[in-house]
Amino acid sequence: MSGQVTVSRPVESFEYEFFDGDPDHLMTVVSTPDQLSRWINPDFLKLTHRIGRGSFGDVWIATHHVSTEDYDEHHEVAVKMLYPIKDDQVSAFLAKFDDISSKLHGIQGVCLLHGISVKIGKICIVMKFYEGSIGDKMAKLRGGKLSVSDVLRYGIDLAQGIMELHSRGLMVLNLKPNNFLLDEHDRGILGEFGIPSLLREFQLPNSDMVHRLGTPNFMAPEQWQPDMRGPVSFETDSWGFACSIIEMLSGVQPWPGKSPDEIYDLVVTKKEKPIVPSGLPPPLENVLFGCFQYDFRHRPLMVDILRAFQRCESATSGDNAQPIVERSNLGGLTDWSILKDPLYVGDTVRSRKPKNSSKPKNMDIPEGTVVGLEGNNNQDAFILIRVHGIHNPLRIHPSSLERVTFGFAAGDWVSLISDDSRIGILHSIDRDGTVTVGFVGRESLYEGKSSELQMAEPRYKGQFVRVRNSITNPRFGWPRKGNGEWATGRIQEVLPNGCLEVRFPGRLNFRNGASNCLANPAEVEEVRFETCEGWVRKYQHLEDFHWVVRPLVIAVGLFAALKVGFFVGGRSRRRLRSARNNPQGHDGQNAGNPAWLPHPVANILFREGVATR
Ligand SMILES: Nc1ncnc2c1ncn2[C@@H]1O[C@H](COP(=O)(O)OP(=O)(O)OP(=O)(O)O)[C@@H](O)[C@H]1O
Repeated sequence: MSGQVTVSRPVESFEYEFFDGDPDHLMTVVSTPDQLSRWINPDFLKLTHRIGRGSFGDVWIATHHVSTEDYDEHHEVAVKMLYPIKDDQVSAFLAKFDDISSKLHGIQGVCLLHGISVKIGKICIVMKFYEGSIGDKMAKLRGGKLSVSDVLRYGIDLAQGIMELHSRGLMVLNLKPNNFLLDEHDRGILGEFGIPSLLREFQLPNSDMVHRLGTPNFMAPEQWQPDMRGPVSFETDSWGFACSIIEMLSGVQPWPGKSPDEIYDLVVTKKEKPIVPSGLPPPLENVLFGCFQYDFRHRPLMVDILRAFQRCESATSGDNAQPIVERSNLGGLTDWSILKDPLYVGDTVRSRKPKNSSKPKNMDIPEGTVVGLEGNNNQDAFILIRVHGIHNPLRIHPSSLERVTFGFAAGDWVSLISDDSRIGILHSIDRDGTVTVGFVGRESLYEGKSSELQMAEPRYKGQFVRVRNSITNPRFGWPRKGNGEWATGRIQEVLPNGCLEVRFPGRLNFRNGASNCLANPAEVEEVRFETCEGWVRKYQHLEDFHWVVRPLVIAVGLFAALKVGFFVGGRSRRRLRSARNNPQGHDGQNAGNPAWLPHPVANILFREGVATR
């Protein structure tokens, strides 16, 4: 294509504008662009017209003039022109991009990057110009949706591209049909390589712009506030991928017509999930449901998604075609977290801690060694465990076991030895002791060694907690009681970074009706009925169980007082009468000993398990 610009697809279908900006102008801050391996001189890049506008910038068609001693060529390219970042941060951005683009080198399923440039003060990512996107293709179809076989075929291409990115430590965080490009062989190519996280640490000059880590309709719960509800992980892309598949199958984006705030409320606060269309092949349906688990640790990885797509494709194509069954029975949904850490002979294992329990007691197997595997390390496999004191190995399903390495198992509560105010949850431990940990305040998983960690006090759903007295300014705020003491709340959810979602059932109204708040696990302590000192404290803790306790106690107290009043009044009148009749006589009876707790309160306690009958 020498010296010629060829437009390989009709551009009439796109909204476009001609580039009439400032003559190409290199920002002064880019002092040494030649140090960048992918720098493109802006003089050799001519923007022609805009074909797309998204959350992170515009996409332009452009020509790239490549000139050497031997040849002089003009290539048609696509340019992603990012929304401006602060001038003094451009150099840092370019360096970061250079690092990422070197990681992308040689990846097949991801769009080919030519380089980077800066025009009219905006960063331009220059890439191969493809045939268009899956989003464009859908827009031209009746109903805006693709056939299941096309979705499976493209899904396989894209999952492979995403896996390649993941294998190099990169997350996409912006998966959607508009970012799925099509090449000349109608293969799905990933048109995004992590721009949201690339931009994340740079400030936007316009404070009105919201720095989101993705596109709202496709964002996983942890993606909205990754330092509070995160971190983001490879499984964050599983959510976005499943949202894209749903749009490709149904022609409708998840959460249609909702504003970002409404989507946040649905996905993050109310924990709702996008609707999976019915009538899909069971492996596809199963894996899509798995992608919408609130806690990303229970979602499938891209490799699991790829396998499910491949199974469906081979079942629905060619001579072996099988009918797509009606809604499958998904009673036994796959626990994807088990597949992520297969066990091997020689591993030390113990019974898996019950979810949300602090107590490892009642363990069937406190410690054993894997001596054999039956099956192929999949969901149907069984593991043979040698346990000290038992002659024959035990045959156990891997879902009830967890691997213990250097004393740690995934899911343990840990803190850093160097800083025990950082309490988090262990996500993984390799056999060589390499660990990943989720900590509040970090947007990605902490990576380190098990020797840096120590066990921390676990927190679990249902536990009552209160901010420690030594903390004056809790990270996420916390309500106080009328007497100025910290209120006590109940843990409703433990997020993957250990952040606690706490409810205050003892308070009728907190912050205009919202009775939830987040808490840093390092800032709270447990409150238990047995350890509350004195009856006053014990009673105060009872009030934490339900806001109705206090009014009930008051009502029953008043009722009892009235009854006692009537009783005493009646007796006094009788005594007066009898005194009048018998001025020498005495009444030696007591007024009785009413139970100190009213019935409704006692019932609440029995229900909550605080008291026993
Ligand atoms: N490399 C490319 N080759 C051809 N067309 C492209 C290329 N990259 C993007 N496009 C076109 O631009 C459209 C919009 O892309 P863009 O990435 O700006 O939109 P978006 O995905 O909605 O936004 P964002 O990625 O910023 O959230 C795509 O649907 C596609 O038509």
